[in-house]
Amino acid sequence: MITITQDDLSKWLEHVRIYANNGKVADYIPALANQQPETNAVAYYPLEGDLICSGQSEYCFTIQSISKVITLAVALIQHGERAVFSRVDKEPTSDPFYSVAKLEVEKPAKPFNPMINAGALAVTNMIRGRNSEEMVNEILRLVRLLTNDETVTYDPEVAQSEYETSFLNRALCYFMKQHGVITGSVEELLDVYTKQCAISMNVQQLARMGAVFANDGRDPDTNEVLIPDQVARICKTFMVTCGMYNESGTFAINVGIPAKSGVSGAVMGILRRSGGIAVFGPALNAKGNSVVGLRFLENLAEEKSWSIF
Ligand SMILES: NC(=O)CC[C@H](N)C(=O)O
Repeated sequence: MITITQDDLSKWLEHVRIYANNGKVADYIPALANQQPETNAVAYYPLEGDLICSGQSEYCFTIQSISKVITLAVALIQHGERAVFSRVDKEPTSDPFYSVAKLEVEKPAKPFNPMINAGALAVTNMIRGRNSEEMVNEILRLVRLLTNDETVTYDPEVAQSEYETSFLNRALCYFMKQHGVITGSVEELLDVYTKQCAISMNVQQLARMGAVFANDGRDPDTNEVLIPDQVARICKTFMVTCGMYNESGTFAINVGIPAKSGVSGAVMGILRRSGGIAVFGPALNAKGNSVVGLRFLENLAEEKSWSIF
């Protein structure tokens, strides 16, 4: 059982905030370019005890790639492992999350894993629903359970902004559609995908989502099963091998916990049997990970000996 105090959060956030100067806010999604690099926040949702936070912990951001973990859980719950892993593989790549390159390596266009964009798009394509609205609602349903907040929804402005500029994601979809890895309307799929990426919340809610995974899929307050433990285990394993994009190996050595980042600058980390931690800082390094988020987690992990390895 790891103990983290309010002082730990404040001390390390104060210590690492300056690193925002070393990063750059994502601007390939126009609506994300408005984020202020100096914004930062952290929250810890322990399985025992009260939520603690520091920084701008009410500030809402979009979860971006962190949504890939949620859609993977929904697809696994709806279709099972065999069906999901017939569409997407389980192997990390050393390529950036948006890369097209590996789709030609493994025939027929099967993405390497569900944490890169190609794999996430293939997984989202599996979510049940007669139209994009129903599919988005399936995803939101789980997010609302994990955050214990019925009001959580997507930011329509960020979703629209990404939808209009998703040329690379469109290309990935059409390539996979050609090879039968995805089916149906690409525009409808991008509508769902850009909305799932634009799901908006603060670090307190993100830490609660992490706490559910830390509790092997059970609600941290009621112990009710929200995600079957086998599904939670698969999600956490992907977070270790692919959660921090092509920086996952370095993160595994320096921090050593399952974690998932998004280009908004958010990171969700899992301290198994202890709690969920969330950090936000929109300035990113070259791999697309929050510089403040990484420094914060590295420092705290070292101090508290978090590594699961
Ligand atoms: N790394 C990310 O957070 C990527 C998510 C983003 N919406 C995209 O598809 O490009």
